[in-house]
Amino acid sequence: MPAEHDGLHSRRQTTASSDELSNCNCGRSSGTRLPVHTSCPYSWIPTSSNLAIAAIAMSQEYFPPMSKGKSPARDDRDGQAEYDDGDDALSRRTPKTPVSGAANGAARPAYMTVGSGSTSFHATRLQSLIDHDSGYGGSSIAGDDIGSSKLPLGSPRTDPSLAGDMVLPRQSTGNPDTDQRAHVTAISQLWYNQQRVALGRSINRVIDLLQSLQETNATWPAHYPSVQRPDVSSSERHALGPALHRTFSAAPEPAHHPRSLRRSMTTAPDDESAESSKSAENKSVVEAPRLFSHQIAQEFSILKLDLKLGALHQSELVHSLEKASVASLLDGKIRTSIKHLVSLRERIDDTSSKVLVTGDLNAGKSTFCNALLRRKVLPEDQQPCTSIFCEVLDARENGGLEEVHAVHKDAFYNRHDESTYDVFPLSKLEQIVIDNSTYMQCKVYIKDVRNVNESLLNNGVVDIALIDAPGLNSDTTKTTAIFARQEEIDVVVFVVSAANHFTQSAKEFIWAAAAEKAYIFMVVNGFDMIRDKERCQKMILDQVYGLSPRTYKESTELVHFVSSNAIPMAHSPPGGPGGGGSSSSSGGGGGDEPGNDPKGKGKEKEKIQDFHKLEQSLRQFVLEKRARSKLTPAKTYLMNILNDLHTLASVNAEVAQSEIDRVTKDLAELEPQLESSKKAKAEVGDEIDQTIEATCKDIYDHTRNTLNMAIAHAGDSTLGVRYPGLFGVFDFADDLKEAMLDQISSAVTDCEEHARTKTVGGVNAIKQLGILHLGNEYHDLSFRSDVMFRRRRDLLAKEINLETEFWDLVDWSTLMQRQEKVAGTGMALTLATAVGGRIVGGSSWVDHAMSAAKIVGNDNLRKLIIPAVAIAGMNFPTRDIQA
Ligand SMILES: Nc1nc2c(ncn2[C@@H]2O[C@H](COP(=O)(O)OP(=O)(O)OP(=O)(O)O)[C@@H](O)[C@H]2O)c(=O)[nH]1
Repeated sequence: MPAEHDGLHSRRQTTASSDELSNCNCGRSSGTRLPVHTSCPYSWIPTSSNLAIAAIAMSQEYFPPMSKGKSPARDDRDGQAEYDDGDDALSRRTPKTPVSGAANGAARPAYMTVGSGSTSFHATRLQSLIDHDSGYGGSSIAGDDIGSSKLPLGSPRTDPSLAGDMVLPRQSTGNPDTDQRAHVTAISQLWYNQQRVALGRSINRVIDLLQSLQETNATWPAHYPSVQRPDVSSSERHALGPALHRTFSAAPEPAHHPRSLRRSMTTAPDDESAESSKSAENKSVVEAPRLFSHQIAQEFSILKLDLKLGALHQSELVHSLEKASVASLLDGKIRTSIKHLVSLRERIDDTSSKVLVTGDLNAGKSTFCNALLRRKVLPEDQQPCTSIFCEVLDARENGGLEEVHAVHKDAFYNRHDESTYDVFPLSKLEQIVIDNSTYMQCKVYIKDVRNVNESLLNNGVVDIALIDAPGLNSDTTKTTAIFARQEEIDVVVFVVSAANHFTQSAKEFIWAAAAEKAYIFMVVNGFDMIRDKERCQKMILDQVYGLSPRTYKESTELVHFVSSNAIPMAHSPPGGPGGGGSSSSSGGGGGDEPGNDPKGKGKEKEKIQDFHKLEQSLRQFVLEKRARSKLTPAKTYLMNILNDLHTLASVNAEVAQSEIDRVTKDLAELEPQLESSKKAKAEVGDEIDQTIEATCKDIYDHTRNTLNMAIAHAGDSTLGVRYPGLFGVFDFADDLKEAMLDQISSAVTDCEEHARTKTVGGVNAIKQLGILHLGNEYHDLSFRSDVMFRRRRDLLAKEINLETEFWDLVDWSTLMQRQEKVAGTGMALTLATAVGGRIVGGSSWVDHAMSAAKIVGNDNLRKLIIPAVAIAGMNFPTRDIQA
């Protein structure tokens, strides 16, 4: 046995049998159950005192031993949700060690078991209320049962961080029963605070989660599942089964990237564009990834998109919407949910609880409230007097000042804003409550005269505000029912006169309230007036059964027969309402000193005990109701939203996975295609290059040869130009030039034509290659052969502007050749000879002269022959030159 257990275990032996040992929930040891370990939340309790043992025994009440069977209202998930709190301090203090038995399986705080464990009434119920909101039913919470676990005097120390706002009773009242109850309540509060803190953290985390979903949804719209009746063939429909199949609301993206991969709907019949390859496009719709759960749309509760439009089914509507619209609808839902979570967090952080006291006219509501407060605060009268709602609060909430804030009609009460109310002393309350023409409600701040162990308002556990409502009648029943329905009203206490039973108004109110509050705390007042008490009890309980069966079921705790006027009152502070004194002014006995009559004394004691029992039940009920009314809605909401998120995440993960699978498959199919395409592309590129090269070369060669030939032979004939004689030589030269240029120009045109033909051939060859390799996806080349050489640049290039000059008549090349032959002869003479010879030489020289046009413009050469001009007159035989 580990040393850590030894001490307590041996001590425990003094109070528990060996059978009881098996009740230990510690879970630290497998064979022998050990009562406590160092990480138990209550291991701080002084181990040397009996108090510790008893306190631990009570703590065990809140986590029932598994040997007694799992609470029907618990499940493993809940335990996990509440305690699997990651790295927070609370979960470190609250060990995740599983409780005994696989039946639970969830991480549960383990506590030492002392005693039989059979008295886990409060805790089990509280736990199950929180866990499952299963109602108030279960084992009795009778005070007698509480008493079975004898708690020694003294008070346990507590970890303040866990206790939160809890104030544990610090001193013994001298009454073991009272002390024990106080500790039970304190531990209930400790448990409540743990749950509250854990729940608060969970809410924060869920808010973070929702915010990140919101961000993701804005950039990457989530798939929202919906149910759609698909247009599938009957065979397919048969295959799908009768159920609707799940599809996704995301609409196809615009086809601006026809061949790019994209996110797609997974089942939309017209979603072929979503496929990323030809093969995918060819697939039938049925082959596309599908999710067949027809339940899915029903699975959403909080994130369900409520769409109502014409006759369209909601799910069809979702499907018909564009992805962006669905995303924005979802965004709205998320935003609302975050807002609601924030308000839930505020609500669970609010430690106050409101108790509405209502009932028939003159049933004794005010007297009952005063009895709870042990002080005459609210006006009591034989005739109906309370006509407004009086909320009694602890004066600490008003800076310790006792006063009345009469709230203006239609004003929203704000203690820090005096324009919303009028301030009166407590003594004026009597006047205020009888007139409902000016005020509808008032806040009564009073100092509680009772100590923390007894006080209802300042009880160290729950900050309770008592609301004394106007007596029910045909006018007020509806108003009070509405008031009772308010969220902050945790408990409704219904005061009924023992003598009058339930009136019609009472019945109507209870029926109305039952819709909101499953349980109503019943106070049958004026029981002292009843002679045949048993008969009265039976009759009232029968009526309760008819009005609220659930309340009847818990009547031991919820229906109390008391005499409120029998409760002794404390002295009122000076200036306070009512008189001081030790007993109610309304008579009926009461007080601790009922006289010398021993029978009367016994009766009075009985009345006080009955009322005391009522108070204990009420405190417990308030606490339980508070847990129910505050923690349960938050927990239920969290479970729902998490469930929705889980569904949404699963759907999106499923969609993403199916898309990944499909795309991976597509890629695998595409890879070889890509490789062969790359190869083909390289081959085609080479072929195209070769075609271009060959075409260009052919055109170039042809053009060059043709033009060379044309130029070279331009002067081979007179080209049909008639020589007009020597005096028309310039005209002749001009005409000849034009003719020669025309001939060259026509050669150029021929070349162009040839180039065009060849280019068309080349382009066609390239087109053929494209069609061959790309098939239908080949986009025709935009080529127009008719516009070739039509551009201005080309036209300009063809214009040759040559002026015919005198020197054009000189065949300079022939001259130069001649000069080379006549070595040693002077240049000038040679030139002159040549020129002279040409001029006088007859028509044959013209050919040479014209061919010399090639060097026209060579100024330098011209300059060389200037001296020879002077000799021009000398007539050299032109034949020589010709030679
Ligand atoms: N005998 C007896 N009289 C009681 C008891 N409780 C209240 N009364 C008397 O019943 C009368 C009405 O009491 P209230 O407390 O004013 O009744 P109420 O329900 O607040 O009245 P409204 O709010 O004005 O309808 C007073 O005279 C009380 O003294 C009781 O338990 N026994």
